[in-house]
Amino acid sequence: MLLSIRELTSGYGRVPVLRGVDLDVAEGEIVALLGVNGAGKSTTLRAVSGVLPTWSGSVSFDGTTLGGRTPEARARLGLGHVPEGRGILSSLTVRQNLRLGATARGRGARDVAQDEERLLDVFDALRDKLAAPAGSLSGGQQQMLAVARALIGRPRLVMVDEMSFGLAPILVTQLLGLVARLREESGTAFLLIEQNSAVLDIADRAYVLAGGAVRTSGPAHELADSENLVRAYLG
Ligand SMILES: Nc1ncnc2c1ncn2[C@@H]1O[C@H](COP(=O)(O)OP(=O)(O)OP(=O)(O)O)[C@@H](O)[C@H]1O
Repeated sequence: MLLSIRELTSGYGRVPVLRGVDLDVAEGEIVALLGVNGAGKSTTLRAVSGVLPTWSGSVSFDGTTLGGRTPEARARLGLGHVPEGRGILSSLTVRQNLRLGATARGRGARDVAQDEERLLDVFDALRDKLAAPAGSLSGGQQQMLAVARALIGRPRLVMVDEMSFGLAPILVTQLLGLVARLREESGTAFLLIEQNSAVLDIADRAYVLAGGAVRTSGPAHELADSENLVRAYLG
């Protein structure tokens, strides 16, 4: 298993949020993590990326236990994270933003140029905008930039926090298509946090989180067919 989360508890200060989360992502798999506002989805990603500490339980990545490692060390192991709000620096250019992803992973200039070319083939809306300030991009383009940046350095797993947030349905469909294509072409695994059930169209499996624990999980198409579930746990 690429990512294994077992009985994970974590929270903010002394306030517990995660109350024993169990979740797996296999090599090359697209996994959706669903749940309403406040369910603990972002907190799960923060605990996996190392922004929040593991209180108890374990997180392992490709057999390596992550507890106690810094976010930078986790990124070097091949774990990418697109945080809530995208983390785009609006006064820097699109290219500078892309290259920030490389610095985090200690990639050489030549590898970075290759990665960049490969990603611009997929996110071709960004190609003409490389010299433009990232703040001038549309919401959909900024989201593409955030995802592309996390993919520089060829991480094995990228976790994306609410990729569809604030985007028109047609853009959501387009972005999900690009993620599916990236997985196809490069074998990158994705853990996608969503409140939007459209993610089930491209996910292999899905988990539903509520109150800081997994309530149900299964093949994405089975969850998509369960109308009650979608109504109860999604916006
Ligand atoms: N920085 C923080 N400090 C303190 N409490 C927080 C912080 N961030 C989130 N929480 C609390 O943790 C709980 C879970 O929040 P989390 O952001 O993980 O939920 P979520 O499922 O990602 O939903 P959302 O879509 O609102 O981000 C909520 O009760 C929230 O108030």
